[in-house]
Amino acid sequence: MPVQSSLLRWPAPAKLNLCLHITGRRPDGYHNIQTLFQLLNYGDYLVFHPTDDGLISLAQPMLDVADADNLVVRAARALQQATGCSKGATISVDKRIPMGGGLGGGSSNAATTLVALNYLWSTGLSLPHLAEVGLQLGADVPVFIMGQTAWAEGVGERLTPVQMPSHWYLVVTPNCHVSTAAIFSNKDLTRDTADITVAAFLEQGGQNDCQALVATLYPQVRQVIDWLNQFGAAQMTGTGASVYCAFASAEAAQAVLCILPKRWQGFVAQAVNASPLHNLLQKVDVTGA
Ligand SMILES: C[C@](O)(CO)[C@H](O)COP(=O)(O)OP(=O)(O)OC[C@H]1O[C@@H](n2ccc(N)nc2=O)[C@H](O)[C@@H]1O
Ligand SMILES: Nc1ncnc2c1ncn2[C@@H]1O[C@H](COP(=O)(O)OP(=O)(O)OP(=O)(O)O)[C@@H](O)[C@H]1O
Repeated sequence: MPVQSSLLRWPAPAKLNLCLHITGRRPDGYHNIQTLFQLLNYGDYLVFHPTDDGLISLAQPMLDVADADNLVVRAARALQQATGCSKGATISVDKRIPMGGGLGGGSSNAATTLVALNYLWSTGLSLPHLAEVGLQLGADVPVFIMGQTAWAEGVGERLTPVQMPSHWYLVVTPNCHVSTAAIFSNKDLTRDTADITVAAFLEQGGQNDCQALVATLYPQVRQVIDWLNQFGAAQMTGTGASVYCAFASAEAAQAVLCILPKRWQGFVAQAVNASPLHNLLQKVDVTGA
């Protein structure tokens, strides 16, 4: 039996940057990057109650973010603007992704809002068109809209889907917040990494060009890297503060999570090639929920 769409929990998965190469600065202040966006089967969940009054509201405010600045609200308004739609929505967010952790939580929430409301409001935009709308909200939004683990170039919007192994990751977030804008504008950031091909990345791997700088500015990030390096090759995601390490099984990752120092938070997740959001979208498209 089809599930009523207002009861659906729409996933907003987290991502890891399996490398983050900064290859140059652009005239608009943004940076050209090369990164492997690895989607995870762990994330936030959003519930949408469509309305006819055109108002966009959150069922509960989010800690530290004014409603008008919330990427969920901004995404819903961007869709209204792009389509002229006069419908509204009340939106609940079950937040599980640490905020400001380099895990793309805000961007993923924005992407899920665009994809879900495009369906619930019947506004009919294609995924590439939604990705264009999403790019105005953040460089990480398009990959979540397209819904496939991908090699990314440009500011992160030029995407080439890549099939990656289903490793298990332990992701650890120290109790500090790293501003993406502050790291990208720091004079000591490495910005001249040479372009590589996706084939070269798949063969040799890559580094995170923000990691050395962030580890110097935030001793807690350095401590997490050193601690996780006991169990494998630890790497930071995005501009931090989260750090991850790959494991061959869920059990191996859980065993390390069990001994994680109490001052840090962590979760275990599996790498996925297709977004859980798109798995749901396929189901609702078939059942017409
Ligand atoms: C570093 C990554 O986390 C890698 O996944 C992302 O590229 C950041 O993506 P995001 O959080 O969606 O970033 P945005 O909200 O678009 O940008 C935040 C700030 O970071 C800087 N920024 C971001 C992305 C980029 N390619 N170059 C930049 O210089 C800009 O100063 C911008 O004002
Ligand atoms: N719905 C939202 N969820 C999380 N953060 C939000 C949201 N809306 C706005 N924000 C703001 O965006 C900032 C960055 O949040 P986010 O969790 O996306 O960081 P991030 O994981 O470091 O992102 P990225 O890896 O894309 O740089 C937060 O500190 C918060 O102020």
